[in-house]
Amino acid sequence: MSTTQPTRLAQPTRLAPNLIEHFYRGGDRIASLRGIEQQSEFQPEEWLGATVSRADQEPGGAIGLARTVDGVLLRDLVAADPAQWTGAGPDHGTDAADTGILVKLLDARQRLPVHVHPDRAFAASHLDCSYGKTEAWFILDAEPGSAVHLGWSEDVDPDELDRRRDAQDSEWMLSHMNRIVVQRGMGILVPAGTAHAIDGGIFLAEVQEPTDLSILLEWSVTTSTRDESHLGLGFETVMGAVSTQALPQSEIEHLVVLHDLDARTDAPVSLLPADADPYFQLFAVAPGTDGSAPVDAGFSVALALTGAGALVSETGAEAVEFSAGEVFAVPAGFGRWTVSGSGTVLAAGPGAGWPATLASGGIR
Ligand SMILES: O=P(O)(O)OC[C@H]1O[C@](O)(CO)[C@@H](O)[C@@H]1O
Repeated sequence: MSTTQPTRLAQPTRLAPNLIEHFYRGGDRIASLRGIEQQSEFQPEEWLGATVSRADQEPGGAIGLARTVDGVLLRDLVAADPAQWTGAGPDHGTDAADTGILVKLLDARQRLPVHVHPDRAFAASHLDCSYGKTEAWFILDAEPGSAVHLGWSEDVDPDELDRRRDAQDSEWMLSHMNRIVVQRGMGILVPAGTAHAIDGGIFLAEVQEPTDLSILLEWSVTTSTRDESHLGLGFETVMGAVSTQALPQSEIEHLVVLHDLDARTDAPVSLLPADADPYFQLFAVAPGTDGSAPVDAGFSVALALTGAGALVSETGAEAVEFSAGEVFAVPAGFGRWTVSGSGTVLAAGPGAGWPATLASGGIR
C-alpha cells in the first residue's frame, strides 16, 4: 500500500481582524461588517492582507501586518513561498513577501486631513523605496452630501501653500480643492502627488501601492504633529513631492467611475478607472443565475461584502465557504476562481503586469 500523501492544493486563507489605531476617529462600520467589537473610537482602519506594516513604529514592528485566523503572519507565509502566493519569480524584488498591493477598510467619522503621497521617483530617490503611494477608493457607504477633496481647483503658488500649511489654514486649503460628492459604488483614483482629503461619514475600501508614506499638510485636525508630517525629510524637501498644479475637471473625469454594487453580473466587474490598472485592480464578483466568469489567477485579497457562498477554484482545490464580512488572502496557486452562491465578493490584486512592471519602470 502506498504511503504517499496527496499534495494539498493551494487554498484561500481566512484572515483575522486587523484594526489599526490611527490619528482620526471612526471604525464602527468596519466593526459591524466584520462582526467584531471596536476597542477605541480611534480605530478607523483595518488593513486587509497586509504584508507591509505601519510606518509610525519601531523598525520591524508588526502593527499593520495581517494574520491568519490561526495567528500566523501572512507576511511569513508569502515570504516562505512567493511563487505559490504571488506567482512571482525569486528575483522580483528585494522583499519576498511583497504582494504588490495594500488593501484597507477606512471608516471616517471625522474628516481626514489634507495630505499627499509621493510617487515612485520621489520614493526611490529620497526614501529608498520602489513604490510610491498612488491609491484608489471604492465607496461602500456615504452620508448624504459627504465628499472627497481631490487636487487643487486652480494652480496654487508654492510659497503661499508653504505659508498656509505653516499657519494650518484648513479653510484656505479646502477652498482651493476640487470637492466631489460621493455615493456608494463610486471608484476614485488618487494619483501620487495629488492633495486629498476625505469627509467624515464616508466608509470605503482602499487599494493602494504597498507603502505607508504620507505627507500631512494639515496635521492640526489629527492627533499627529508637524514633526510627524514630513516623512522625516523636512518640509523643504518633501514639498517636492506635492503637486501645486490644478487638477482640471477634464482629468477628474478620468479618475472617477460609478458601479451598481447591487448588480449581479456574468463576469468580474472592474470597480476602478482604467488608469488604475498599472498600480492595482479591484473587481466585484457577484454572479447571476448562470454563474460568473473567473477572476484571473494571482494574489488577491477577497472581502465578502454581502451574502454567503464559496470561493471555487478551477484547479480542483477544495472550495472555501464564506459569509458576509469575512476576508481571505487568495494565493496565485488557487488558479482562476469564481464565487458560487448569493454573495458579493470584492477582489483586489496587484497591477497588470506586476511584478515585471516594478523593474521596467514607466509608472509614476
Ligand atoms: O497615510 P496616513 O498618514 O496613514 O493617512 C491616513 C490615511 O489616508 C489615506 O492615505 C487615504 O487618503 C490612507 O491610506 C491612510 O491610511
